[in-house]
Amino acid sequence: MTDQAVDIQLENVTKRYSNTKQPAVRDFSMDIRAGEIVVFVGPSGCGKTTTMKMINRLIEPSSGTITIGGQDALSLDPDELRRRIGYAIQQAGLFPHLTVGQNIGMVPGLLGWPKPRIHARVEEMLDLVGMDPAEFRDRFPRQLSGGQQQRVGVARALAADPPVLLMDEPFGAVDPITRGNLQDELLSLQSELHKTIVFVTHDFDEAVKLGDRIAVLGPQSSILQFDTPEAILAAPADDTVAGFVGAGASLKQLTLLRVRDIELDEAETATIDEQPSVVRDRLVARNRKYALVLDSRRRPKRWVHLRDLNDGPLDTVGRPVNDLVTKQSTVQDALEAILTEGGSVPVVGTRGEYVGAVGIDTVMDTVRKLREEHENG
Ligand SMILES: Nc1ncnc2c1ncn2[C@@H]1O[C@H](COP(=O)(O)OP(=O)(O)OP(=O)(O)O)[C@@H](O)[C@H]1O
Repeated sequence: MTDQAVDIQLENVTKRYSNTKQPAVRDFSMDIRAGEIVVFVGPSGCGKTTTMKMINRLIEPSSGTITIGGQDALSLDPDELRRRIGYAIQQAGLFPHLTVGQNIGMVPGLLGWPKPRIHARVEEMLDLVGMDPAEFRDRFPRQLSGGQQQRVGVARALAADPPVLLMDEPFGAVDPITRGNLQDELLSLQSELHKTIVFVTHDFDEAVKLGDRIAVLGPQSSILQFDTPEAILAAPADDTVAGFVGAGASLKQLTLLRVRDIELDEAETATIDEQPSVVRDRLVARNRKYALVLDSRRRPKRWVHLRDLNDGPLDTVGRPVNDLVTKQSTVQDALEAILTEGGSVPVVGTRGEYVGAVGIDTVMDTVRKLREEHENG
């Protein structure tokens, strides 16, 4: 195994715990590609954790083979194997009697890195997860918030730069907003690091957000469907998967569509130094009610309604634009902006310049099309 991303193959892997009738995992086979995030999702007790822990041999398979980067994982020394696989779990699993720095430096220490290198790595990892090393390095886990503990957990898992990262509900114990932030951070880390990541959750929305591919698991870790989030949302393999995907699958698809994928509306625009009466005449002539006021660099500043156009110059009337989206934003982001801003949200280019707008009707049309495709597909 090198520190480049590696692929993982599980072949006919079965785990039978002693004194149980049925195996917890039965004949599980899966190919995980180098550099992808695969999310295992499924109901409690279906065998997600058992399956994952067999990859780093925290649990020994009863039968089957596991290959990591072409090497037979079951013939490696388990301790050696585990040092090459980052592991992050719910509640972070930090050692309470060790400082943040000692927790993060633990695996590099076991690997025999010299002290200055470990020290530098701890700083680098804290930076990477957005925590100030000077402030946090010498604290104990109990002196951190839940979200900070999870960040340290991720930093620790990444410290020895392992090619593989196993994450078992790593964000399960934090509030929804922190959880969303941690998910965003993981995705931006991954865009730089390209690890092979296996992520366990029972939250389908989390799976959709994070997974390059999602494995929906049933009893004894049976694979009900293994595909991209788009494919699973669009066409659940059976009723069980459909139940898990849940109501609102077409709404969830909005998180997978980008603003660039839909047709933009043309807002009626005005420039900030125009005469209000000129703008009013134009709106009346074109039978429109709103104008989007742009500054001299064509950046959206205000929405003005026809009836505001008697009250003074354009930079004082109407209401300010508070929320903008770009072509890279998801349609879900656009919908949220519309719901807080009302009506429609301006779309801007890289320099903040106006390029179009997304209105509620366009979003509703998109949802309707997705639902029709879903029902006919
Ligand atoms: N050490 C053990 N001995 C016996 N049975 C076990 C052991 N660990 C887990 N099991 C059983 O194996 C099955 C799968 O457990 P596992 O923890 O892998 O499920 P899971 O999908 O990760 O569940 P959860 O989402 O609740 O964490 C369960 O029925 C569980 O009771």
